[in-house]
Amino acid sequence: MSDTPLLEVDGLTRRYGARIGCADVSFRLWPGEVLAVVGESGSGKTTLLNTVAQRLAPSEGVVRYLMRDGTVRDLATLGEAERRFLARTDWGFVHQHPADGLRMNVSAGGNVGERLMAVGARNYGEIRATAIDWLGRVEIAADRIDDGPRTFSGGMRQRLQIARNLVTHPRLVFMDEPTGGLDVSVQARLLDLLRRLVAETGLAAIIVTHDLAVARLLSTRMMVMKSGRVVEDGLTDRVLDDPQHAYTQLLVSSIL
Ligand SMILES: Nc1ncnc2c1ncn2[C@@H]1O[C@H](COP(=O)(O)OP(=O)(O)OP(=O)(O)O)[C@@H](O)[C@H]1O
Repeated sequence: MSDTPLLEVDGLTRRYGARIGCADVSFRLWPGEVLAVVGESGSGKTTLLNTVAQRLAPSEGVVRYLMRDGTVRDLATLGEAERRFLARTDWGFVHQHPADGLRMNVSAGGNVGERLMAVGARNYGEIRATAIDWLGRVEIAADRIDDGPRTFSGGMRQRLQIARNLVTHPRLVFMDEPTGGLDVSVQARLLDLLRRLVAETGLAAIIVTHDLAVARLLSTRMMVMKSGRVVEDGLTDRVLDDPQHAYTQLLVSSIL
């Protein structure tokens, strides 16, 4: 294991006017680690995710990232082009609603191939072959490659969004309620798939979820948020089996 964290977050705060989105959040994420961020609606999970992922500007605090070249950069110092390049090559972002992360008027193969082209792939045959391979990995039949996401079910769209994000082998993927809004049986299959892909690719991930079962299944470590603040963090099994904070105890007991 590397002795440098992939991501270092210190004192991260995001306000919306006078309202707190998230406040004074600090954590380390190591290469290959999956961190779940849990908490009830409005606790600041999405705000934290978007602020770490540079989709929202922080009000205070620092996010440092271990770049592929081995340097550690304060992300606030990246230029816009550098930030976009990082988000396209080294990061993925899986939205709760696939329509927010897919190009709905482009074929399934195009959705995956476009990402490869963004990182420099030019050979049409190779791009198509890689797209077919990734569609297979997310259990979408090769004969759907020319169909658009509009003709897909919700679960298929989400799997396509995952393929689009993972095809370029990012080192870090942000996921906002990746199984939210899906039927329970579809959720279970998607969770299984995500768990397998995370294990196979060794990527690090931050997963926002209000569902403790999702955290249990996918994450090694978790942070519990309440009113924008982290009230407890630790290894997922420890937090869920032996919650220390009264709020975590309430969350855990409410699902038993
Ligand atoms: N664009 C915004 N403008 C103003 N306030 C916002 C905005 N987005 C979020 N907030 C506020 O920030 C706080 C945290 O919201 P956030 O969406 O991050 O929570 P969450 O835990 O992700 O909730 P949910 O699970 O419902 O998505 C809430 O008080 C919310 O009202």
